[in-house]
This record gives sequence, C-alpha cells and structure tokens, in this order.
Amino acid sequence: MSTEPNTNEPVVVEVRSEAPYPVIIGRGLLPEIIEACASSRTVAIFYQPPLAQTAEAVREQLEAAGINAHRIEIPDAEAGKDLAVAGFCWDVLGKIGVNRKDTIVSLGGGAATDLAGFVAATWMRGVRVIHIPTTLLAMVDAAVGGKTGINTDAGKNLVGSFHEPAAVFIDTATLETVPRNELISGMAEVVKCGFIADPEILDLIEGDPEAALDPSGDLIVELIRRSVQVKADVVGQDLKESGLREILNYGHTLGHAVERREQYRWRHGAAISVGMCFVAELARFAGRLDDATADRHAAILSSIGLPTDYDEDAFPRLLELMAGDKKNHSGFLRLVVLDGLGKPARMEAPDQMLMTAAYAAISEGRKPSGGGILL
Ligand SMILES: NC(=O)c1ccc[n+]([C@@H]2O[C@H](COP(=O)([O-])OP(=O)(O)OC[C@H]3O[C@@H](n4cnc5c(N)ncnc54)[C@H](O)[C@@H]3O)[C@@H](O)[C@H]2O)c1
Ligand SMILES: O=C(O)C(=O)C[C@@H](O)[C@H](O)[C@H](O)COP(=O)(O)O
Ligand SMILES: [Zn+2]
Repeated sequence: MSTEPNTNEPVVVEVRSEAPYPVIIGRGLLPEIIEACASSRTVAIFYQPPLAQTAEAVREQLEAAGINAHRIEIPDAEAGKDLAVAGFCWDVLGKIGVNRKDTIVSLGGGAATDLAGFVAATWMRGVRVIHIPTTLLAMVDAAVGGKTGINTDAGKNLVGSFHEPAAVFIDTATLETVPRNELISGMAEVVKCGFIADPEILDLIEGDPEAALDPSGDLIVELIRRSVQVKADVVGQDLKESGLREILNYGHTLGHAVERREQYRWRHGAAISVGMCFVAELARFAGRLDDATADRHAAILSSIGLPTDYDEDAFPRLLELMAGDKKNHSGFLRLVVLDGLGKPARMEAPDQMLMTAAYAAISEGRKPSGGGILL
C-alpha cells in the first residue's frame, strides 16, 4: 500500500444492501482507512505473511490516531482458512479485549478476507469488519458481498456465515507485488462479470489483454470498478443467494469440481475458466446461446493466459463431484448458463447427452498436463 497521499480522488461503489457500505477504490487510502476505524478503541488487523510491512504501516497509523492496534499474522492462502486458525484468532481477540464497538481488519487475498470475515461474524456474535483486499480476486469478488468461511474435511467454504463489511478499501497500489499467476486467476472473475452482466468489460480486455494485466495501469482499475459494480448490484438485491446471486456462480459448478479433483492445487480462476467454457458449450448445444458469444469464451480467456480445456477422461468423476454442488435442488443439477450476452439463466437437470457433448467439446484429445503457471 502506498503511504503517499492520494493523487486522484478515489472512486466509490455503494453496496445497497440492508446495511449499505462503500467500496472505495484508489491509491494511498491509508488516511481513509484510519478514519473508518476512528470510532473503535481497539483494532485487530489479520494479515497474510507477504503483507507484514503494510500491516505494520496500518498499525502505526492507527496507534498514532490513539487507537489500540494489533497486527496478527495468519498462515498463508488456504492454510489460513482452517478451524484451528479461527480458534487462534478468537483467542487473540479475547486477550486484546476486542468488543462490539471495536473493529477487525482483514489485509490480504480472499483467504484472509474469508477467514477474518468469519472470525468477525462469530466473535461476540458479530463485530464490525473492514476488508483491505490485496489480490485482484479478493478486490473484485471475495471482499464484497459478505460471504465468509473456512474449509473443513467436508469441503471448501462449507462452514461460514453471511457477514457484510462496514467498508472495503481497494488500494490498487497493492497489486504491484501480486504474482502474475494470481492476477490472471483474478481476471477470470472479471471476465465472468463481463459475460453475466457487463459486456463492456469484455470489449476492454479484448482491446488489449496485456494492458488489462498491468497492475499499475489504468485499465485494471476500470475493470475492477466495473466488476465491483456488477457484484454490488447483485448482492445488494440478494445477499443470501435465494435466487439472483447464483449468477455469480457462473462457471463454478464444473469449476469447483475441477478444483476438488485437483485437490485445490489449481488456482480458483483457472478452474472456473474451464467451467465457463463448459457451460458456454452446454448452452450452445441446448440452442440457448449464439455461436459468437459461445466462441468468445475460449478466445478471451486464453488471451489472458487462462486454461480453456481439461482432461478428457475426467468427466465421470467431475459429474460425481458436481452432484454435491450447493445450487442443486431436489437431487437435480442446476447450472447457471447464458441465454445471450449478459443474460444469465438457469439450466435444471440438464440432458446427459448435451452434458457429454459439451464436455467433449472442451476436452477432446486433452490429457492431464500436471504443469503450467496456474497449478
Ligand atoms: N467470499 C467470497 O465471496 C469469495 C469469492 C471468491 C473467492 N473467495 C475465496 O478467496 C480465496 C482465494 O483468494 P485469492 O485468490 O486472493 O487467494 P489467497 O488469499 O490465497 O492469495 C493468493 C496469494 O497471494 C498472496 N498475496 C496477497 N496479496 C498480495 C500482495 N499484495 N502482494 C503479494 N502477494 C500477495 C497471498 O499471501 C497468497 O499467497 C479462496 O479461499 C476462495 O474460496 C471467496
Ligand atoms: O459471491 C458469490 O456468491 C459467488 O458465487 C462468487 C464466487 O466467485 C466465489 O467463488 C464464491 O466463493 C463461491 O461461493 P460458494 O458459495 O460457491 O462457495
Ligand atoms: Zn469464484
């Protein structure tokens, strides 16, 4: 995070849910972050190891503002989304005396915002949380919308709660140290927002895919703003996923199955990239999606380095894994598909032959690779 003062006015996207909150996008947002914590006596900052220096800068500024601030390092990536880590965090909150007037801050990727959000949801039955997402994926997706959670032996994200943040601060300066494969992974969620709701996103990426991945460029900031707007519009209407919110799961039914089959060694964005190509083919074969939009999936996703195909022998196992998807109703598979660009819809109990044909289209001749930058 830059400690330089703001040069440009931050952009604010409002999430209009029951308790509305702002998503502030800019550079050098430290003063705004301190201001947002000003009503608390104690602040706990949960951060991932690569963010240690930034966490210390936030802590020092909070202390300078007279707030009792603590920084607490959590294990990196998925290792942080563990019940034992949540238990450790609850112990720390007890020791430093965090109460209902205080604030928890998350600093890091989606694993940090999910864990800290879950800890905030459960500590004293819910305390205030502020997210400072520092990966592209966390900025456009995990930090917005109130889904929090940890992983258990039963699966990923099966234990959690809806707990919305009081504010989200997206300081785009933090993207400059994010590894390129993480940027590419996050871009899959940006493309998802383009297909389900804002096709201008697709035009912008297609215009210059390399510029879209430049962490210090202007294009990525516009893509973040547009994607956050898509997510804010959806979760503002349907926080608890009773219907509309399912569209944010576009590509995730097969994607989550790929992640599980790969034992979470694949980045999330890589898996849902394959998943989006699959549902595009499914909708095409079902006569619901035009060829141009279906073809656009593999073209745009591959232009930013994302995989678009998967092991041709894997479908039986993927089908088994998809049977456990959270969106399924009464034992039937329920997928998000497109009826056109920006027109998400549902496909329930899809025809087995269509599914097989769609999978063949994204897998023919493809053998397990076991390598690649996204694994
Ligand atoms: N709650 C939601 O709505 C939601 C949405 C999407 C994803 N998620 C969750 O988010 C998680 C994935 O998030 P992610 O892709 O951000 O992964 P992550 O949190 O594991 O971060 C990826 C890596 O980047 C590092 N990192 C983070 N910020 C950095 C920075 N500025 N510079 C250098 N390195 C940095 C992290 O330490 C980690 O090693 C998953 O657990 C997923 O389930 C949740
Ligand atoms: O916010 C949502 O809702 C989403 O579906 C966003 C997804 O991109 C994200 O991967 C989310 O974590 C999936 O949630 P899950 O409930 O399917 O675990
Ligand atoms: Zn996702």
